[in-house]
Formats: sequence, structure tokens, C-alpha cells
Amino acid sequence: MYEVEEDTTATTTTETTTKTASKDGGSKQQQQEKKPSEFMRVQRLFRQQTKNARGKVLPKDKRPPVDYSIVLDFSNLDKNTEENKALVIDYTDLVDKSDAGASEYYAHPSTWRVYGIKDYPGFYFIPSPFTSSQQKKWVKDSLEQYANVPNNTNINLFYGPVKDLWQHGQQEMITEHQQLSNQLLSDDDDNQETSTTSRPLDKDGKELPPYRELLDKLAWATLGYQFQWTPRIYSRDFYETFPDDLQDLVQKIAMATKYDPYIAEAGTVNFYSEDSVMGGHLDDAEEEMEKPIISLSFGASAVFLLGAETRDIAPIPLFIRSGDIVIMGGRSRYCYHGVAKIVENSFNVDLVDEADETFKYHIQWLREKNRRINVNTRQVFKKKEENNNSTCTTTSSTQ
Ligand SMILES: O=C(O)CCC(=O)C(=O)O
Ligand SMILES: [Fe+2]
Repeated sequence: MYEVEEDTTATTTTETTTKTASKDGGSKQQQQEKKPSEFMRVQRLFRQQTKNARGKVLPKDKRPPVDYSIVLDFSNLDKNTEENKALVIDYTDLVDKSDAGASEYYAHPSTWRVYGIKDYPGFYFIPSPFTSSQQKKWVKDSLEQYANVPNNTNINLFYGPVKDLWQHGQQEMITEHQQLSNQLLSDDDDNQETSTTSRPLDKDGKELPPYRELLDKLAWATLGYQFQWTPRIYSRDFYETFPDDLQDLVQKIAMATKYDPYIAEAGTVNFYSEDSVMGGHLDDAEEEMEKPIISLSFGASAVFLLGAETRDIAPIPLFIRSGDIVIMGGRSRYCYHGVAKIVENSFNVDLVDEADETFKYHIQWLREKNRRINVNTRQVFKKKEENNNSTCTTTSSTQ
């Protein structure tokens, strides 16, 4: 990861989750003359017009709707086009149901439905096996723990370590809320408390912006072996403890889909908001490519593009909704993929419960910008025992 094709005609979408820009660039003009790939052609089908012909920003309810009719939908198989229906394979009966590992964090694997896609052996899709409160647990962990020191985030890289980013941001939201209600009660503008305490400093000695602003910029966090985006390597020198319960969950998923033993050694947590996209890319920095990427998503729905080994083949667009699990193994582990669109007004309203104080601000923050959290895990290194049994004897290393 990550070498993306730049959408040279895009004016409105923000590629917030791109970690390094395309390096094969050339000038803007040269790029505009270059024929877009098939991957890009399909990606653009989901680009919403946000400005009118005179360049004026269109309010959200005046934007021409995006046509989602060709998007494969595993959560409603009957509604799919005939072409998409022909692509779906039901693997539910093959799932390893023997495991008695019930957990409070997800439904038992024996109740999961598991689907695949024709010509992509090793790719699996599990429509959400989580209740709303189980989904909220993963959202809370993503914000409070995963996007916190000692893990790397785009915020920590830029400003230096920011401890408890979410917790501070949430405190700002609570204070803001209280000030608003005090103001309404007293009907007195002069009554506003103005903070006189100085702000903490960043790594260059400059005052940190309000945590709320930093949270708006949060785009990614890394887990376990902290991926080094510039040299594009994992290094044994940069490892932080991988969360136990996430390890347990992905191991159960690996067992159910016959990918065990699977050890999640690294992960990426992506934070999307309403206008984010993730360009087509390959995740090929892991030494161990025979083990899948296991990916969990929460919040708004996305149009995910599952491509092929080159960008010259049109990708299959599919919906990923809150709670869905995608397992990119087998052929799909070597295929281009990306996120073309965060679907308008698609936030999972089942997560909203104003009375539930534990998650109130997490969900409010996600919902206000139709945000989506994607947590994906990878096994980075080949394990010796498996190498002995395997026909493949290469011991190549990314380091
Ligand atoms: O957000 C997603 O569903 C995909 C994320 C992804 O491809 C990545 O982090 O490498
Ligand atoms: Fe990826």
C-alpha cells in the first residue's frame, strides 16, 4: 500500500485516507491527457456533482443523485441486477461452525452468512454479525484506543504525540454543549465563559489547534507493526501491542473462513467523512500474502471497488454497510481496490441512542459528517512452522 492513481478531474472529493500521493505523476497537464484506467472510469461513476456549471456549490439536497443501480448488495440479494446475482456465491454451509467461541462482541459464527464472488476464490463477505451495541464497542475502541498514542496517526505524525485525542475532543464537545444550553437559559451573550488557559504545544513548540479541529482531520491510525508510509515497510523496530479482543475477533473470522492459523500483526484504521474517497491501490507490503486482509466497517455505508491485478480491468462495485466484514484473501489479496463513495445519508441510525451516555458523543461525531470507520488487519510475517509444511520455500522479507 499505497500507490494510488490520482483523479485529475476531481475538484470536490478529498482523498483523506491516501497516505502517499501517486509518485508516477508528471505535470497536471500531462496527467489530464493520460487516458484514465478502467478502475478510474468506474470510480468516477460514483463522483457526485457538488458544484453547478458556474462553479457555485450546490446544497446537498440539490445535488444530482448518484446512480447506485449497478452496485452489488449482499444485504439484499433479491434486489440485485441479474448480472450481479450471477456473481454471488453462498458459502454459508461451508463455514466452520464447530467453534464454540461465543463472544459478547459479535454473534456466534454458526449464525453468520458468508458470501463470495465468482472468479474471486478466497474473497468472502459477511453481512454484519454485530448487534448495534457490539458495533458501538468497536467504534469506541477505534476512537479512544486505536487513534491514541502510542499508535501512529496522521495527527501524531504532523503535530507530535497527542495523548487522548478523542477524550479531549469529547470534553470540548461537552463544554460547547453546556455553554450553548447555559446561553439559551440565561439569554445573555456576555455570560459566555472564555477560556484563558493556554493550549498545549505541538512538536515544534506551536500551540495545538482545538482537539475538535484535530479530530476533523483524523484520517488514519496504525495498529501492531506501525506501517512506515514513506519507505512502505513494516519494521520490527516499530511495534505497539495489538488489541487482544480485536485479535480474538479476526481469529474467529479466519477460523470460520478456513484461513487459520491467522495472527493479526498490523492494522490500519481509516476514518472517512462524507466526501472522502480512497483511490485504487494494492496492499502488497506484507511478507505474508497468503493470509487475508480482514476488514470491519462501522457508521456510514461505502461503495467499495473490488478490482483485478491491473487497473485496466473494471472493478466490481459493492456496498459495505455498518458492521459488514470483508475478507480479502486468495486472488483478491493481489487485486486493486478502493472506496469510491461514502453513500449520502447512509449512517446506520440503529447506532443512535441519545440516552446512552457511553457512546453519545462518538455516534454524534460520526453521524454529523456521515463518517465511516474501517478497521483492517493483516498478518505481516510468514510463520516458520507453516513454511515447513508449505510447498513454497521462499523466505523473502520486506525489511
Ligand atoms: O475502507 C475500506 O473498506 C478499504 C480500506 C483499505 O483498502 C485499506 O486500508 O487498505
Ligand atoms: Fe487496501
